Amino acid sequence: MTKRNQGSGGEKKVFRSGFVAIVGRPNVGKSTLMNGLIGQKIAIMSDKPQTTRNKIHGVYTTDNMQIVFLDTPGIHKPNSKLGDFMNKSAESALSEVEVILFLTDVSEELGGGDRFIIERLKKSGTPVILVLNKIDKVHPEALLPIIAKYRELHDFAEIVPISALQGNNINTLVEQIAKYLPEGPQYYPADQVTDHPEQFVVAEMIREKILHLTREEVPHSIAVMIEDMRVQDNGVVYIGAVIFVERDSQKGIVIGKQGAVLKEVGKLARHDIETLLGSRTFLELWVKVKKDWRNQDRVLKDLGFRND
Ligand SMILES: Nc1nc2c(ncn2[C@@H]2O[C@H](COP(=O)(O)OP(=O)(O)OP(=O)(O)O)[C@@H](O)[C@H]2O)c(=O)[nH]1
Repeated sequence: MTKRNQGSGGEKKVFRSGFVAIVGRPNVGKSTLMNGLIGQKIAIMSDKPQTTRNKIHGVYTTDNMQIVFLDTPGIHKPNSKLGDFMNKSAESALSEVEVILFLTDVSEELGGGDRFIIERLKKSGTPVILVLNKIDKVHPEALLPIIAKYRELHDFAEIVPISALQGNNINTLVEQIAKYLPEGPQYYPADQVTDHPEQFVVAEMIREKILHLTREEVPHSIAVMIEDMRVQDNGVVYIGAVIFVERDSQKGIVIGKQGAVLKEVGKLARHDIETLLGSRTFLELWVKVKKDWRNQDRVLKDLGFRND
């Protein structure tokens, strides 16, 4: 539990967070929904070529929740060896997110593409919210028979009709997603712009494991800096990260007896990171003492904090 979760009266306010996969055929309106939800505030969608299979599509943050939307592109293309591999990786991601948004276009017939995706979603065992988009294009009475058709194919956790373009019913969708989010940390700063959204989340995942495993023996002021993150020739994502603490005693706690704590941090964090990235990961961690790192401008900048 972080300090920001503490209400002014001392009562504990619950902060919820989690990962939500967005799936759907091309053109159903995934990007339009992201823009409507997140707008220009957090332009985290990088134009750089994708280095990992699961891309962060957008991050939605309010005072009491953060939703990290993942794009899982592998799910749509079954016809090659690479496709198979991508599918496996998408499937493992789908089974570990809190909830899946399955977006469809109500002005299009339910087709083979949708059925294919629904079969994959079933295998994941994860709750699926059916999002019927583009309701502005059909008569309201047409919705009920469409819903009935989808219901025959899967027992959806929720069904939410929206118009991503006109912004109709988007709040209801967020409320429905929130029902499935566990209590969790704010992975990503609320109002920052970056080309490296994954690095923020990876750093926060590592930090979260340290706080959890050391049971509050180290202060929340510890920081994690991702020094290197790249895809190696063998397809494994290499991540080198430094954990900054303020005192030698804290260094001892984070490393643990014969490195046991740090090893466990690495193991647990790697599991989450592999789900996030959809790739096998090699994680290397160092612990460094940096007195007063919070007061040093340059370090702050390296850690991704900005004053502007
Ligand atoms: N009428 C209407 N059009 C919509 C709505 N949502 C999206 N569109 C339009 O549908 C088209 C495709 O939308 P995108 O958001 O690019 O779809 P996408 O799913 O991200 O597409 P891919 O990137 O190809 O997967 C665009 O022309 C949008 O303006 C909606 O609610 N109503």
